[in-house]
Amino acid sequence: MSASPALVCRGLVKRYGDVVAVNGLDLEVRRGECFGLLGPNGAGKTTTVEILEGLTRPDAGEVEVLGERWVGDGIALRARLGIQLQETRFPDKLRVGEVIALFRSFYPRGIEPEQALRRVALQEKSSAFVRTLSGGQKQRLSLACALAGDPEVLFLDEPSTGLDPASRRQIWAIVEDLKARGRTILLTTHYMEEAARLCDRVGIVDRGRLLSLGTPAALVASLGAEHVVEVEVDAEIAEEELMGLPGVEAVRSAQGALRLTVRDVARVLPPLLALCAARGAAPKRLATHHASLEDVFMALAGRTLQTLADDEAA
Ligand SMILES: Nc1ncnc2c1ncn2[C@@H]1O[C@H](COP(=O)(O)OP(=O)(O)OP(=O)(O)O)[C@@H](O)[C@H]1O
Repeated sequence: MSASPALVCRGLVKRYGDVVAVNGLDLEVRRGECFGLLGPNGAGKTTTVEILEGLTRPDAGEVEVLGERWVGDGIALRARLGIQLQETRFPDKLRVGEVIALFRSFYPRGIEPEQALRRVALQEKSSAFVRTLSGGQKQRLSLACALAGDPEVLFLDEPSTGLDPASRRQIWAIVEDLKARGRTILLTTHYMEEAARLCDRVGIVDRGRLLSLGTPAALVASLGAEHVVEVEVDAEIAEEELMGLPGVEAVRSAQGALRLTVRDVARVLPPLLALCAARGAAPKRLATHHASLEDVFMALAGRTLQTLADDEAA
């Protein structure tokens, strides 16, 4: 195995008019790891991935893929990559088996079309017309197409966005199978649960910048405490008072709720409720959860990924 990382980018910048889509990004993806670029809509994930794939030219910065740079037509390098774009349109009048055979024909080597379909559990759909597939099945077909050339590096751009929970889990199982086969995977997502489950390391991006990088566990541990208490109250409580409660590591207010990062929920709740009562602030809602990548993003960016995704969907 070569010593060079699978993917490297340094000082990457890409502008679209006044929009700085990627703003000085440095990344290194090791061979055999599943690396997640996690960030909200518009963070610059797709632009970064398209630059790494050799589909978009950066305005500044350097890129290396499997130790090589994008020069000339890049055909030899491209043959070693598998790319699943955020959205793939297939000709409706082709059958599933024909689509996969077509994609396989683009590569000098690869796996048998039936094998690619088996990997994504679509072998029984081989003679079905593409138009009859569900959204999840189409997504799995696009994954099968990315696998046709038996790639060393796979780029999966939001592979499960817009899918129902069952289809999402099917995609996760396929990615886990690819990980077990030692493939390098660069995955973009705005689902922190997906990143936490699939990725060995995660880079959190926002507004074209890398906010943090590490294993999901290390990023969560960087919060300094394992639990989050969210409380919605109808009166002001000073941050210093909340920070003075036992085991409180951080306090933030977001969307009308106070979020306390705490070491021990049982220890903090009684004095928290007593403080609310003393300030005449009856809790309208109180919830606790284990700290997650969502909380890491919140701590770094001051807003939640889920809110941003919901805003986008509205
Ligand atoms: N071809 C383009 N022309 C103009 N602006 C673009 C273009 N592509 C991307 N952008 C802008 O660059 C920014 C980053 O977009 P990008 O698609 O890379 O983000 P993203 O993190 O992948 O978001 P999403 O999750 O919505 O795909 C956005 O503000 C977007 O509007």
